[in-house]
Amino acid sequence: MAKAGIDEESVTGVPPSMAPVAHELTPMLTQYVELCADHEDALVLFQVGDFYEAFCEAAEAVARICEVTLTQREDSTGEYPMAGIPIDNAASYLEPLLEAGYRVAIADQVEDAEEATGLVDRAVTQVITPGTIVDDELLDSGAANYVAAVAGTKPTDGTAESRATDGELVGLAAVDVSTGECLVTDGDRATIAEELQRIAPAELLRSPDAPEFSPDTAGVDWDVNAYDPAAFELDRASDRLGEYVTDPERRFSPAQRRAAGAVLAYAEYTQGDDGPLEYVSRARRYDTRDHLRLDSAALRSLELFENRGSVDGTTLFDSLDRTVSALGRRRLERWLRRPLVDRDRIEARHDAVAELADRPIVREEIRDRLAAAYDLERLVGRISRGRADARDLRSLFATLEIVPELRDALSDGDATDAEGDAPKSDALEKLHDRLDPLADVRELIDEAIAPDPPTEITEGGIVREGYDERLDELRATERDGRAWVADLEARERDRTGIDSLKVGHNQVHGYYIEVTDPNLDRVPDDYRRRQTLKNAERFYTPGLKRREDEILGAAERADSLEYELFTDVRSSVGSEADRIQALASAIAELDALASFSTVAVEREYVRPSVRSDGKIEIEGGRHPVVERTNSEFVPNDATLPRGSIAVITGPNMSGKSTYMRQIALCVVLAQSGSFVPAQRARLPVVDRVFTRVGASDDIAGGESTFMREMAELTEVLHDATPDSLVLLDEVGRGTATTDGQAIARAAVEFVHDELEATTLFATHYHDLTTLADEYERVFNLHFTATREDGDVTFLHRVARGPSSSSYGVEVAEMAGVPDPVVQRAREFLEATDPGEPSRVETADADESGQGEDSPSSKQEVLSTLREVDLARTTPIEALVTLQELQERLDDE
Ligand SMILES: Nc1ncnc2c1ncn2[C@@H]1O[C@H](COP(=O)(O)OP(=O)(O)OP(=O)(O)O)[C@@H](O)[C@H]1O
Repeated sequence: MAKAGIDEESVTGVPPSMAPVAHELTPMLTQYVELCADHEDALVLFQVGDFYEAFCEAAEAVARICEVTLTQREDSTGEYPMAGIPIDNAASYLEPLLEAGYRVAIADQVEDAEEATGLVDRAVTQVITPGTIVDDELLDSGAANYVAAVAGTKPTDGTAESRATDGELVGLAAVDVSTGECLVTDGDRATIAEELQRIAPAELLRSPDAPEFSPDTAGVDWDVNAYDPAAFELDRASDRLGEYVTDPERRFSPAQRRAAGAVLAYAEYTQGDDGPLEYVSRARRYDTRDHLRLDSAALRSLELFENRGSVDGTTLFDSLDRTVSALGRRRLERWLRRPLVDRDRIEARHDAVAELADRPIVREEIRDRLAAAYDLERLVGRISRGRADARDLRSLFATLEIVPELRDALSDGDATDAEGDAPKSDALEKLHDRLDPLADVRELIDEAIAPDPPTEITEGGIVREGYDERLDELRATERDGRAWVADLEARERDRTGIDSLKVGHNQVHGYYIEVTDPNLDRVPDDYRRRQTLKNAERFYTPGLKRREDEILGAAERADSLEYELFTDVRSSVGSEADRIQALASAIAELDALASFSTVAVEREYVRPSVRSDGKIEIEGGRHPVVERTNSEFVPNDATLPRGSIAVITGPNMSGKSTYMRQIALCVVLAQSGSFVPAQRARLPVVDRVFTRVGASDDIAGGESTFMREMAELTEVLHDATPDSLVLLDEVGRGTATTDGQAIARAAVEFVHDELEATTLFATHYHDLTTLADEYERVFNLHFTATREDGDVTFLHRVARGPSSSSYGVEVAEMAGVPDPVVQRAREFLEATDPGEPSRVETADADESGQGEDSPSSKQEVLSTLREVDLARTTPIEALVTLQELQERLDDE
């Protein structure tokens, strides 16, 4: 991970200039050298009082990267460069160090400097790496931050078991150390490559035998780091995983265990190696086939999370995100990255969204409450790691306080509800039950922790009065003492008759009684001199001294007792990490669902019905992002039986790409649980969405070569299934027309005959429209435009049949190509295609084209018949169906 042009060898590890004299250094520097040796690949920041210091080459790097002053530290062995960053504000300095590619080991003083005899003990309490950040200031609240590990196919330990079952599998595990989320899966190399793009880890660890994976999506970038190969050994990794889940051998494949064990070991290492991270309690094994797969080309061209520079820079995620909490935002992102393929689960989300959509008051109430929720997942992480302060506990309390309100809002579904008595969906019912108010935890925090505590946890003021008797007593002693002192001035003035006598306090001398020089003769015998000033003397009395010791003793004991009580409370709360995480998960889900329904209501989305015949049917569909910026967006229908191929032609700029993408986006949205931008939609459950965009259309992607286009096409041709949705946008156009056309035609044939995937194919190659005559499931669609007096108006409306003309010349004219050129082009056109002059096409003319290219009506009739569920059909419904079928045949 060498970066930033520094000789990294010396920035991390023992400084070369100190190594030869290590045994002669001062004890403190010796300690530094030892910690450097223990953390060879990290830049060690070493606490000295209020600063984190680095020495030698590391100091130079810190000075330059963090823009702090480079100083010198003298030692009997010489002078060493030194640079420090203030601990108070460490986060802002750590960020550039991480960006420069360093892991940073924080060596804290782990002993009270005042109590230490001799050298203060220091230990590395945390190694900060891009993938394991836990500091809120360094994290993006709306996104998960993962470190991932991949374990290769060749087992390093050569056990029979791993050889027998590993096969071609690559194991992948990812941990978000800030929240405790842990994902584990495996798959072949291509699947894992795709999965990594989706997880987008900040950091990737590779076993020595693992394939290399590099990010191939703009906006996704990870550091590839080497990590102790031994951590990937099967036995060791299994043992490690065994500390987090029961029975890892049974539940996880060897490749999964190797990846998970290694990534957990690394997570522990970065958190100071104090053993298992309690809050990482949910190592979740999943199968990549359990989700709608979107490879990086699809993620990119559908602009789900990353913008290709078009429209106004909005991604689907941005435009759809109406969550009100960080928890919800991360959940929404996860849902869109991993849409479901299980019909019941999809419908359960739709049920919940529907109900929230129907109940504006409930919905708004829920969103109002959720907006006050703190980031529970990260809070519980901090609590379990022992890094939470009293305010964090109070934030947890505040979040728990809204839970009963959320439960109330959700159970407001009775007939007495002002909004009617729509049945409560199962999904909401379940969420309601999962919203555990954690009353015990809440009470504990409320009883123990002061309402508005300071962030410092060692200086008192954090534990509530009444929580602990001993503490209350100490506090009473302290209070009484201070009251006694407060009254002392008046008493002593009385006793001595010195009106100017003052009682005060300072850090060095403690309490004193001050008498000005002219009054010194009236000072009583029991006054002891403490300090002489210019015009006055300061005294104490044995009584005052006794009180002072009492006050100080009580205060000190109270502070340390408070600290003890606080850490006890923190660990009891930490021991409920599982329940808190379960609650966090329910809150996250509720927020994401509320966001879906808010969008559904505000933008008039409909609930899609999920069907099993594989047919896509959308009426009045819109593009969820484009419609937001284009006030005259024209809705379009789509009817795509399973396995059909629509060849889409039409002029440039007529809306072909937008149309294809809006269909894919509807599918992605529906399977994520959202409603869809349409008037009516019936959608199948799709296993994968592929989108391939012809080379020169994807300039923003950077690699717009024909080779890449073909490589991506190859993937589709390998992997698409009859349940896949394939979008091909001008594939083949990156090369000569004849070649491109030939490739495009061959690809369509292959998709039709071999893959049977539902496909939309936009092309400028007019010749491809004849495919519809040759293949049963191929049909033509085109985009229309009108032309009046030579002006072209795009209608952005799709219609059946092939496009009659590409209007390329008109577009050229509109774009300002000089008249003579345009005229000449028209002459050429007429010469080459006398049979079909570029005629004016109207919307009406298009309609006549409908049907002729559609897949045979007989086929449709047969498949409809097959679909009818006789067990659930009433006689009337049967009659209606029969009538419809007859009509369809008559039409033909
Ligand atoms: N249904 C629609 N209603 C209104 N405007 C639309 C619609 N569809 C697309 N547009 C607008 O038309 C423009 C061109 O759309 P699109 O890129 O989809 O065309 P295209 O046919 O794929 O073009 P090309 O063949 O040049 O790639 C875009 O700016 C888009 O905003």
